[in-house]
Amino acid sequence: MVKLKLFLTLVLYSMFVFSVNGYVLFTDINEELTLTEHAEFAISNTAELSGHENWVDDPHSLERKPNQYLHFRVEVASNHSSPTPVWFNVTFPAIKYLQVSDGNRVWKTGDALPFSTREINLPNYHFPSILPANDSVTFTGHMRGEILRYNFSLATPEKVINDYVDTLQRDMAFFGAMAILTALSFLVFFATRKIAFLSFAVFIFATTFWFFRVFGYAFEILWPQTPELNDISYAVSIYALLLSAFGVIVTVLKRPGRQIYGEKFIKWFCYLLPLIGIAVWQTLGLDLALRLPVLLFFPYLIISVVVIIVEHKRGSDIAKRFAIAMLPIAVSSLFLVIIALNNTLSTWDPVATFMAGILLTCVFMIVITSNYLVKLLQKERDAEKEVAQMRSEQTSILESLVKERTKELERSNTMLAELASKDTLTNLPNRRSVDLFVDASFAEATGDEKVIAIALIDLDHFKNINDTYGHEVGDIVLKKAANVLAAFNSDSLLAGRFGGEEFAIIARDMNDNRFYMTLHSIHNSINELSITEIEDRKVASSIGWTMCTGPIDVVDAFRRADKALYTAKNKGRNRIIRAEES
Ligand SMILES: Nc1nc2c(ncn2[C@@H]2O[C@H](COP(=O)(O)OP(=O)(O)OP(=O)(O)O)[C@@H](O)[C@H]2O)c(=O)[nH]1
Repeated sequence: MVKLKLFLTLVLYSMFVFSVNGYVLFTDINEELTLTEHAEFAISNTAELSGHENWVDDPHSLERKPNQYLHFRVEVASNHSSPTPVWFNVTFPAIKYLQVSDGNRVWKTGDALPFSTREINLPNYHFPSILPANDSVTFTGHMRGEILRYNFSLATPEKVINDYVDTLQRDMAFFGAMAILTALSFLVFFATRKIAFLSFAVFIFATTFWFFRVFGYAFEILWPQTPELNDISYAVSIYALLLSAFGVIVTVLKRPGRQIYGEKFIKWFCYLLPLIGIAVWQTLGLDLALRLPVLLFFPYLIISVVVIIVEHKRGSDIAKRFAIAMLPIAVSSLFLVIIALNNTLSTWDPVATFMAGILLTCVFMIVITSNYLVKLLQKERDAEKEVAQMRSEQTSILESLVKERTKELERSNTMLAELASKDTLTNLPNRRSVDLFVDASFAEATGDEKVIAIALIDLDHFKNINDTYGHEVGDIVLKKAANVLAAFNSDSLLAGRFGGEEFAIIARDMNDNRFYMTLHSIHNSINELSITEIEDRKVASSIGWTMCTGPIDVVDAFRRADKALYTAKNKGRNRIIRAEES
């Protein structure tokens, strides 16, 4: 009895296990039911099943050639009391030919079919079906050609659409951030004319379009009969992504007059990559051409790291900051590659990881760009200040130079005026000054006081001094006599050298008496001169003088004074004679 009970329990248990493994129960209409791991797979050479296929749980264990068909089947049961509309979803597909059936309908689609001929066509395929009340539906189908990735799931249309809205919001935020960063980079490029910002703008633009494949879907809608345009646009954006990434590295790290490490290699690589891509496309096929830049992404990261490290060692300031900014995108790319190569990290959503990396890089880039802009503005302000300071310095230097030059000019003018008005030997006013003083005296005189006194003084026997002691000693005697006369010079009296050893004395505002007294004191002073060079020999002088009554009398007055002087000489020299008395 116990054995029978045990046997029945085992039978029931194995029936339960069988029933659980045979189908998947759809219980929660608010959840998306993943089906990939519940599906069974088989390979055949035809689209139709022969019935002898070997069905397995793991499709990777099957060795399929591209021209063979990969069949799948999965049974979904419902425990709901009413029929439930559902979508059988093949998400994130990269399948050339795909056929799905729910037993009632058959849909044909896939990347290789022209856009307009696809019965189901969305970025992710959704096949509408109905789960009958308390019954099951078996979804079957096959794939053919190049199959890159797929995931089977089941959910109500409401659930899928709600998820799409969430994704769209997330994508729009991402797209907005990228658009802002692209615009910012363009603006900074226009403001600074630094090519690094243009490269960065192109890089962001290429990344965004590669990520969203906007061109691809646009081409599919506009030219549905040429599905290869989708792939070509994808190729252009992914090649542009890699090339612009190199562009960013070269231009950001570039310093004036210096080549960055590996610049030649990078440039050649950038020239050749599109050509290699086209060659691979034409010879080995588009699939390989599309994979080429993806395969090169890893070497690109290594090359970038090497270039950044070397440039940092060479003293580039920007290299370190650039490395920090690019770190999230590098790390997330690395995760993307690891996830793609090894499915064990299934908890990581590759797309979200990569997006997070790009967004973080964008944030870093915005911080670095803003920091750069602030520094640039500060630099400009400092430069402006410096220029203003230099200008004011230059102006003050110029002003002081002008002042100095003006002073020099004034000095030389005064010197010239002095030279023109003074006798170089005796430093007394010269004959020209004597004439000017006479003219000025009459011009300034008012009323009846148009009278000036004129006297001519001549040193006695001066020739003798010259002959006895030499011309130089004669000069000394002349200077000493001139010094005597200079002491009498004032606003109203001018004693100047008239020529040779003859001097003239002009006085205004002075009556005869006072003038005579002045001449007398001059005469005495000359007489009293004691000059060692002539062994203290007495220097005598003869003076003839007169009063000049007006401008028209000037010539005559000088003649009179000269005549009086002559008389003085004749009368034995060393005396003062008034013209009127001679
Ligand atoms: N050392 C010197 N001698 C001068 C200068 N100008 C004129 N003489 C000299 O002055 C002398 C004037 O001589 P004279 O005109 O013959 O008259 P004097 O010897 O003074 O005799 P009297 O006037 O008749 O008393 C000349 O020998 C001139 O060469 C001068 O600037 N320096």
